Amino acid sequence: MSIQTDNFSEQRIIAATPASPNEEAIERALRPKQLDEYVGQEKIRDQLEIFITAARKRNEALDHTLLFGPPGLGKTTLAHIIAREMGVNLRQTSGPVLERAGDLAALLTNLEANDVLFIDEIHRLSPVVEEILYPALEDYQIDIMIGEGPAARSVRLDLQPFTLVGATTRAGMLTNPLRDRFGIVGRLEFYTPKELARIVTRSASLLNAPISEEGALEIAKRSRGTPRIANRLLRRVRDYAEVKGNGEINKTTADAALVMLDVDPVGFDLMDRKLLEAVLFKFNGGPVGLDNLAAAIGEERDTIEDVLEPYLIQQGFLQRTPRGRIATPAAYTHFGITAPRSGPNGELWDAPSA
Ligand SMILES: Nc1ncnc2c1ncn2[C@@H]1O[C@H](COP(=O)(O)OP(=O)(O)OP(=O)(O)O)[C@@H](O)[C@H]1O
Ligand SMILES: [Mg+2]
Repeated sequence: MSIQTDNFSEQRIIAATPASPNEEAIERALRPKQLDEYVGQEKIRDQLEIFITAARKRNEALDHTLLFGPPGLGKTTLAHIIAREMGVNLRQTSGPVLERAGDLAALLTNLEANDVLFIDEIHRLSPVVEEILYPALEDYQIDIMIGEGPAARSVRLDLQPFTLVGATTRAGMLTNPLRDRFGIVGRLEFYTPKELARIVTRSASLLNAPISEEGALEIAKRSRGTPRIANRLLRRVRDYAEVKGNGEINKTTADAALVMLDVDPVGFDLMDRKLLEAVLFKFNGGPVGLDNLAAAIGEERDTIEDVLEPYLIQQGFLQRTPRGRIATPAAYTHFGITAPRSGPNGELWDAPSA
């Protein structure tokens, strides 16, 4: 069995994207269905609780909602919860799938009052489709072309009031007019180990896997702040505990399984280490531009920006500067080497935090 291969997006044990259709099915089963089961993300959860209650009272559609943040933090989950709490249907599509204006028009005209239309990867909508969306969002109307050539004419159709829930890993790539049309904007944050431990414990009970508190925390600490990774590691650790132990997941089995999977104590896997090592050793701590870094580690720019970097930056191992990426003293410490006393731009570093 090969766990780590070069095809990192498919095989990486702590990849933040679902590895296979099979994994997607498991995810669906583990997905919390109500707001009060949704762990963490207090800020957006509190907002939604109020706005959903108010909208329901007035029997109106919830304001259009944009959810953004790194993969695997719970955007799709939250979109489903919104529809459920509103007591309406959810129709789901994604930016790249909506190729023609007619695709979107068909979806919109089929919505019932107050339904949720969930568009994943909304930053990848084509401009023609986006044009149709504006009046739909604003006035619940769309203009569609009927006929062809000189006989073609534009017809205005009324829609039922609805809520667009857009999800993206890249809020920066949304056009301004689109972003301005969302009344509720929620940024999802990485989860704390404590929050992830709650998620792991809940998932373990759904999977009928006995787990101790320390076992859950050990998995949580090494999941890059990401519920999807936590649930995946849980399943691997469960396998390990069943084969090598008596099935119970505790700190010892969790630790041994994670060592076998090459996930280190802070949750970095081979790809994280490869990236940090490249910055430290190939580029002397940086600054290094995204393209050079991508070439050095053989990864796509997008993968580095969306999947690898956000956690390394949030944890203070990497910094994004106008001149490129630089490694922080914590990164040097992680690899057991002494950090230079000043940063790459001659600035004095604060005392290493890790
Ligand atoms: N707040 C949460 N509480 C409990 N479980 C969660 C939470 N958020 C996410 N999960 C779990 O993590 C898994 C991944 O979440 P989800 O698919 O919603 O992520 P996403 O942000 O949509 O990712 P992507 O950007 O790849 O589409 C879900 O199957 C769910 O079980
Ligand atoms: Mg999703």
